[in-house]
Amino acid sequence: MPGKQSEEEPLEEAAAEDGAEENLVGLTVEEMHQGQEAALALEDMMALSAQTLVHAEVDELYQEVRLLGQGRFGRVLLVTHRQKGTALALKQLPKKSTSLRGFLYEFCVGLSLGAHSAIVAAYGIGIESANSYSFLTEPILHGDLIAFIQPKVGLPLPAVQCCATQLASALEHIHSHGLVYRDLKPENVLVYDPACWHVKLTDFGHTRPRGTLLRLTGPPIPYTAPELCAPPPLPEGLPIQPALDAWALGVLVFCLLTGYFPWDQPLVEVDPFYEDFLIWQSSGQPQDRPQPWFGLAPAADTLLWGLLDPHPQRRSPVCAIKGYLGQPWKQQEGEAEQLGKE
Ligand SMILES: Nc1ncnc2c1ncn2[C@@H]1O[C@H](COP(=O)(O)OP(=O)(O)OP(=O)(O)O)[C@@H](O)[C@H]1O
Repeated sequence: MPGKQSEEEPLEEAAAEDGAEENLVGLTVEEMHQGQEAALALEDMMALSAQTLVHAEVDELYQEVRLLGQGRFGRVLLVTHRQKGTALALKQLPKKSTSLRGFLYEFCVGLSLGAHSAIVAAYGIGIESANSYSFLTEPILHGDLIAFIQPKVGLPLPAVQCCATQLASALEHIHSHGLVYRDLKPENVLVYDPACWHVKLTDFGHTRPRGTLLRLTGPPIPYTAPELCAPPPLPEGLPIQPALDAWALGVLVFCLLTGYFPWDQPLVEVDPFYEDFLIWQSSGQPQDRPQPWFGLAPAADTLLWGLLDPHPQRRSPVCAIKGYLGQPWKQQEGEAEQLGKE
């Protein structure tokens, strides 16, 4: 979705109010500067991109081939360049629901990330038409990951480990640019090949500089980290951290492994599945293992407990995935039943 600036507060206000040198509501001075530098770099890129927008109707330049996907805010078309014939994905955002600033923000975040094998490549072409804004990226023709996750089954283990590795690497890359992705879910993971060996992250409309103050504006979903569901530490909101993405990665890996969500919302006294998970995490007893977690191997338990730690400061970073590759993440046939009887 395109950037919505109105819900967000600049970080300097939080720093001034708090007055602390070392730790600004969970954010170190260094982390705060990293976020501020990312925000300034994006502002510069947006100002330059605004001057180089192509003013044309899309069909003057590109031939529409078919619809690739439809989001809440825009649609993505497979197009070919009218002169060269090159196939491209064109994301089109209607002006009635997207401001120029929101469009430039999403366009420039994609561009600022540069080349990464697990991030959809952005081409530096932005188009302003009478009723829409558009930008171009590489097309990925096997759709998004949601269609590949078999309900109650998930994905084959080698594919889960491939997807997890690539997504962790993409998120690490985004974090190294001082940004937090904030929208990890299967619909934003595009699949390059039918076996799901190669995936790419797309849709940077929710990506924000580290430390941006944010409040939850709608009901939480399974991927929403619990610190965002709690009352914010500052009136303007929570300073966002890469730990939000680590939580979402943990939930996504669980979905890929099992074909279930671990819970609907990470809210105690509202969601019994989340409550059961917390009980199991604090007791560590096999008899407390919640039903959706049957079938996972010890390596997956440890990995997911780390990524799904309710305390953001204790939560494992996304790169923790690397320490668990090549190990079994699911029990073999029969082992799962045994574990349930323990
Ligand atoms: N480069 C691409 N190649 C192929 N398909 C794509 C590409 N980019 C997006 N899509 C498809 O289009 C869908 C919508 O795209 P996108 O998520 O960018 O839109 P959105 O309006 O921002 O969505 P959301 O409702 O999640 O905010 C994706 O789920 C995907 O299926």
